[in-house]
Amino acid sequence: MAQATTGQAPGVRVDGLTVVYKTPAGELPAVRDVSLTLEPGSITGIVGESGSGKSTLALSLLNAVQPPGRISAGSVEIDGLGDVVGFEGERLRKARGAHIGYVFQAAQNSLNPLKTVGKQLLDLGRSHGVEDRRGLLREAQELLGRMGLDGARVLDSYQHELSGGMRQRVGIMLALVLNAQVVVLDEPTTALDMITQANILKIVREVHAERGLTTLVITHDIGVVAEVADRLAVMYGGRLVEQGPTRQVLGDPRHPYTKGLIKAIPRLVGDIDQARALPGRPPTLATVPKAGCVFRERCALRMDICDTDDPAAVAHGPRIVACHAVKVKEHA
Ligand SMILES: Nc1ncnc2c1ncn2[C@@H]1O[C@H](COP(=O)(O)OP(=O)(O)OP(=O)(O)O)[C@@H](O)[C@H]1O
Repeated sequence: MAQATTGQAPGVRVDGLTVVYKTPAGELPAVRDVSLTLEPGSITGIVGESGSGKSTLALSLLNAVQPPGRISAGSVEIDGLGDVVGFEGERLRKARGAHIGYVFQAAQNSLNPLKTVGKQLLDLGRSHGVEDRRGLLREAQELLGRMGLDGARVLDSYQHELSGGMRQRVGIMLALVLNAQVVVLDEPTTALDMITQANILKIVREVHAERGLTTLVITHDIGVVAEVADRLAVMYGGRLVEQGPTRQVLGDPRHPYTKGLIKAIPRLVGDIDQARALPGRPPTLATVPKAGCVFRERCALRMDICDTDDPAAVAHGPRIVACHAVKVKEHA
């Protein structure tokens, strides 16, 4: 597992974060009262089914939630920068890129099809007031080379001339080239074949360690976080239901949702016949319960209190679990 090589990386503290989207039924929370610490120099993974609020949480780290969404409560403190929730205009634009790099979903085309990668790099540099264009190109080439690509060729290429895995590496380069020390990767390997996926994860680990970054990886694929993350946070219906060191969470899951997610993966249990899909479907903004536990509809351990009271996130050593049933068991 990756370890930071420098003590320089900033930590990030998300506290009581709530993000709402305006819908015909009013403003509904996609992320509700989420608290999460990204330790300096660590890789944290956030895992959860589609619609659980992962991307919304990731965008909040850059204060980049777009209307009809907005951050309605909470803070995102980044060491050396402050609470980015209060940032706007030029200050916010500068923070993005220079402090926090964001790598878009591998499935998404975040590159401009009409400009070469090099031209886009120079645009990025210009928008951040970088005067040393040669230095910027050199740094980009070095990063691309580091990731096994011919830097000069890639900078001369258009998006359509690059494979999915190459584009994803270009995305990582663009997120890091301005020396961002906090990096958010949203589904970095979705839509890539298995070999390319493994390659990208190796690169993420190596670049993270070499540059002493603080990294957040968002994914619906537990296999991805098992590969790279030091800490793991499990998200469901806009809530973080379990957090802890990756090995502990995967080896001894406490929350019934985490247990269900792990059982549903053939790769991790080894025998494909033993994989059991979690019954039911995750909630949408409109169907997520307004009171009580968000997971109760699919939970085998459901009790009366789950219908009325939202379980608090309780720390059990390095683990944090939000479940009434786990609380009962711990205190039995
Ligand atoms: N612009 C928007 N307007 C209204 N609702 C939205 C908007 N963007 C996201 N949502 C809703 O917010 C919830 C969380 O979405 P989000 O994309 O953060 O989840 P996710 O876990 O990242 O899902 P995925 O893995 O599919 O990207 C979902 O119910 C989604 O439908």
